[in-house]
Amino acid sequence: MSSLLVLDELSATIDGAAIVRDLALDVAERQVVGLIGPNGSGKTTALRCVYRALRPSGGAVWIDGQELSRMPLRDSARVIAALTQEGRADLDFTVEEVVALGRAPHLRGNQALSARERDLCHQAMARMEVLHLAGRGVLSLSGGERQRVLVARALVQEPRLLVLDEPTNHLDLHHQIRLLSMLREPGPGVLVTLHDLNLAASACDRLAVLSHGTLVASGPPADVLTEQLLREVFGVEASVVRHPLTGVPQVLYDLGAATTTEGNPA
Ligand SMILES: Nc1ncnc2c1ncn2[C@@H]1O[C@H](COP(=O)(O)OP(=O)(O)OP(=O)(O)O)[C@@H](O)[C@H]1O
Repeated sequence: MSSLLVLDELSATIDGAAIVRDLALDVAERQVVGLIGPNGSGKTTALRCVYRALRPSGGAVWIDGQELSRMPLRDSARVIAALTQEGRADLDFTVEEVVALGRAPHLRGNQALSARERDLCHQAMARMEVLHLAGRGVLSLSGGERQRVLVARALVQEPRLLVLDEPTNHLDLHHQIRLLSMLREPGPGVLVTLHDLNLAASACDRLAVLSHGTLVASGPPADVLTEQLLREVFGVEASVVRHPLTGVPQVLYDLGAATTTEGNPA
């Protein structure tokens, strides 16, 4: 499989502090890669380097054989769509308008959407079950409704790579599962951060684990999600079992057995 995204020894520094160190990670065409790790381990920071909100302090990001920092922003926006945790727009656009904004990197000036593009927006809203909200102002939406609108906007961008930072935030169980099962369908490559390890194991072809800014494990979920890793990296005592239908690893937690990660070496 050819690599769509390559993080080549990527490092990121914020205010002099090394937040991500020498991260090496690939996402192949149509592959779903989950970036997991405890709070503050550097997941969002790594993703910000990919969607160009942060300039790496070392290493490089390659997309489709081109070094990202050498690409015009407009070109990379045609290839990479991101659902971020950054501050949300305060302008009260309608849902329909926000979704249509996803086409911006493909349009010139004030060019109107073509019939195909309008259809694309319609389909994305239907997929994310927000069609009934099309005329509503986004500021009036619930957190989960808004999240689904932003995913629809990312989809209409028709990216080669989807970067999703905690896409299940605010979503109820139905919409979490609907979104993640959609990622399993043939489509763009996906780099996604998730806190729910069971959903991550079900949705992702590969998992990469960050701890204190460093990659500590990567591979198929069955290789990565071990009881030892959960103990050492996440500070939880848990049992890992196979899902009876799909065979993917699933984590069973024991609430009485949380340990601490504070003393773990960086
Ligand atoms: N702008 C900033 N200024 C100072 N520190 C920052 C800044 N952005 C991130 N950090 C720090 O970098 C570390 C990594 O943050 P990051 O958001 O990448 O972690 P994360 O793995 O996504 O965490 P979470 O699971 O909590 O979302 C944290 O300790 C955070 O406090």
